[in-house]
Amino acid sequence: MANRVKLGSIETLIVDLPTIRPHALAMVTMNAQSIVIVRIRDTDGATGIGEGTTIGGLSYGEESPEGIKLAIDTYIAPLLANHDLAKVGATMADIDRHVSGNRIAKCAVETALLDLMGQRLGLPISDLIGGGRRRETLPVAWTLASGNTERDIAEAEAMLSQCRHRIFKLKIGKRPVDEDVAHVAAIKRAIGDRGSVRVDVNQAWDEAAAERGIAALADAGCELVEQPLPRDLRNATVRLTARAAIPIMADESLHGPAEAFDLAASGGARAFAIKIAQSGGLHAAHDVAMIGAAAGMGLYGGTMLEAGVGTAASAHLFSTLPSLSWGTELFGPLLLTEELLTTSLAYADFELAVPNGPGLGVEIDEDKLQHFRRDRATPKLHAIGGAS
Ligand SMILES: O=C(O)C[C@H]1C=CC(=O)O1
Ligand SMILES: [Mn+2]
Repeated sequence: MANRVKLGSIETLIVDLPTIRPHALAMVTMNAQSIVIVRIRDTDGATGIGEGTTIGGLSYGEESPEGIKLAIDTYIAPLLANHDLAKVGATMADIDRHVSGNRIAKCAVETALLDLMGQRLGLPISDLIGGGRRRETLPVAWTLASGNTERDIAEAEAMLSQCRHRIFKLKIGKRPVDEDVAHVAAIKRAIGDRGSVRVDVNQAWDEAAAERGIAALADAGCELVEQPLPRDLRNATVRLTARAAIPIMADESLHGPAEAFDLAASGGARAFAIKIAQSGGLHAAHDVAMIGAAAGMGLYGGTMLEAGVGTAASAHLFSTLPSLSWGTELFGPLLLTEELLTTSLAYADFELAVPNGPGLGVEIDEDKLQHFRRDRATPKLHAIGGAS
């Protein structure tokens, strides 16, 4: 039997990176992204990295960057010391027994464990989960969310001419429904058949607004509506899904396999945004996708606007899925002014290449990490006290 893989050390860092422009969602306008990097070293000297990322502090979901770090440092790290880290499933099941919720923190840790095992075995993570890798590249959407119609059209034109994106997700829900519909219609008119236009309302509508808005969006050529209603309005979402002329995609209402099953059984969606963070890890996200696929949902590879590590982890999982009829939105690193990886992920011909090396197949740029870590400016105690 192989030797146990034992925990050597674990560290977590919050890293704040600016965005290339304000990114306006219904609930928050982002000017920066805060990501939590976790590094797990085993006693043989191998290292695995993971990322836990949410959007806009506590405005998008129930975990914040600070809470993700605290959950890992205080509650998850001590549990890892008791485990054979090669047994990722058993380790994560034990973490689930002792830590409720905190899915993004769990996702970061599971990613680091899978990266560690991939490094040790010389295999990409995509070969360690599901039935293995089924595709080498993934279609990637871009989100138009500058808050300005003309600027969004110019951005879409640039993406089309660079062959970087031809799927566009428009963030709406902040303005009155008619203004939002006019905004979407103008962008769809400008793009025409050169691209697909979808919207994400991020829970901002009520049922009546959604019914009116979705009908008008369908007339304007919009193909899909993501999370039109608040996540808790399940009955209303079922009614809306049955009536809507275009598919409704579940995002914020989809936290792991149990919610996937409820949505599938009740008819609360026709498409699933699969997110490794929101699901609680790659294996949980795989289960969400399998439940969705069994129920006939269109699958979409979603993002929490992760930087390179989380985006690579998502890409490995999505590459194993049987179908991805709505593509993916793994553009997170492209929204940031800074690259945290030594080699950027490769985007070409409207697709992202799934990394090929062992584990995640990506490496963190240590200088960048040290430069952008949030605690870098912490004054040293000896300087304050004057001691050497
Ligand atoms: O889907 C979300 O709600 C979150 C995220 C994904 C793309 C984007 O711009 O925001
Ligand atoms: Mn969404």
